[in-house]
Amino acid sequence: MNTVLPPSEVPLPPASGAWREGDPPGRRQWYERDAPLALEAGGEVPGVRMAFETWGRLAPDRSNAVLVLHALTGDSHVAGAAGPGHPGPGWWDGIVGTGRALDTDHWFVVAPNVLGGCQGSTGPSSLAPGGRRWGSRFPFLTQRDQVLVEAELAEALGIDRWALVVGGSMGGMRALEWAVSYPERTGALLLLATAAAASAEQIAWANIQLHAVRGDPNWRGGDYHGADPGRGPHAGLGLARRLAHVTYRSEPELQSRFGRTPQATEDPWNGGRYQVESYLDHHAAKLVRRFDAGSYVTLTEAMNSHDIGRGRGGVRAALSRVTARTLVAAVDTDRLYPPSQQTELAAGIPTAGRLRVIESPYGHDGFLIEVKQVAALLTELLSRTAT
Ligand SMILES: CC(=O)SCCNC(=O)CCNC(=O)[C@H](O)C(C)(C)COP(=O)(O)OP(=O)(O)OC[C@H]1O[C@@H](n2cnc3c(N)ncnc32)[C@H](O)[C@@H]1OP(=O)(O)O
Ligand SMILES: N[C@@H](CCO)C(=O)O
Repeated sequence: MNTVLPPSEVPLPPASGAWREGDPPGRRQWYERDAPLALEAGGEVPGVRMAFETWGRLAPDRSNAVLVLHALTGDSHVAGAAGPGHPGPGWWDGIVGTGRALDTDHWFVVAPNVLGGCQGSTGPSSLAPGGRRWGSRFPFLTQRDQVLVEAELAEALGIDRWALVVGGSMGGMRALEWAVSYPERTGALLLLATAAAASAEQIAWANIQLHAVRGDPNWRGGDYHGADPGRGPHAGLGLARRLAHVTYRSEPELQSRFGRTPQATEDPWNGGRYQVESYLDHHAAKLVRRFDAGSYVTLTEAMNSHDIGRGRGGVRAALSRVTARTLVAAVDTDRLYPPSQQTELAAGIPTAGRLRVIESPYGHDGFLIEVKQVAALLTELLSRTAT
């Protein structure tokens, strides 16, 4: 029988090398699947576990459950107040909590770590049957595989219908998959800075990042996990993050914030760095400390696979299946997921209404940073949602 382990019985997440150091065990729970998971692309994953966190209480009639889906390098730790010993602030603290748009005095908020990730859910750094880490043997995943396990988690929690499913970027891809695969289980839907299908340019940016990781000699074909933790493909992952981070921000922001200013006392003409270079170095180092390169590759390929219309008669036919009350929002300066993609979503989803635009200098990351505007969208959507 598939089970949800209560917090008191939760073992520590699998050690996955240097990127886990300093990450204290949280009050995460796990969903465990008994049978191997058969994958859309073929193959299977035995022993699937999905880490998740919850906030608030499920109402007796189970009508107040909200599913929050994280982006590429996010995790289940949406908000900080999950309990004693928890690892610090969450990535959407301004949205989830008492008195916030997702008020946890009213809503029961659930956030899983995506399948293929490295923050407690089964992924390339997890132990495979036989005791070695999956590494290169970890199979190709799609967003639909990931959503299938999320749907099982919902069943295990006794949630037959979400009042709301919300996600941005990669999380928005999964939120859309929810609304198309399980319309009867998705009451409302908020899609932020996401797309109906990964575009040629998004696949192109991803391609360069995949080459950066796999080109690192310490990648070892994906089987670096058993090696000295200090010798993972950190340079390659850092390079991928630098590139990705530029796509997450806007050109005017970088220019107005950093311009041509050298970093502190450094001299760019003598081996020193400009401020913007130091900024990218910082974000690269931060990711390398907390994220597994194998998961980065697996999740990036899963994002590339995203096409809501695959096997459903195309994008328009798939979008027409959505019955959830929907809001679609673009960030006006997003150069990675340009507003044309959200225009397509808003036009194609029958219940979506007009496209909403988040005004922000920050580009794609606006969906993480512009908390007030995202909160207003949630409040509007939830005020229309019967509970
Ligand atoms: C859904 C999810 O993805 S959740 C996971 C969280 N997301 C991420 O980590 C994505 C990557 N990070 C980001 O995109 C952003 O940091 C966000 C969205 C989380 C926050 O954006 P902002 O508040 O605008 O932060 P910003 O991009 O300016 O980064 C601030 C950091 O840069 C550092 N920094 C700023 N200027 C410099 C510089 N010249 N040299 C070195 N570091 C610098 C700051 O000290 C700060 O460090 P800290 O984060 O360790 O405290
Ligand atoms: N900052 C986000 C961008 C991708 O949406 C992340 O790292 O997940």
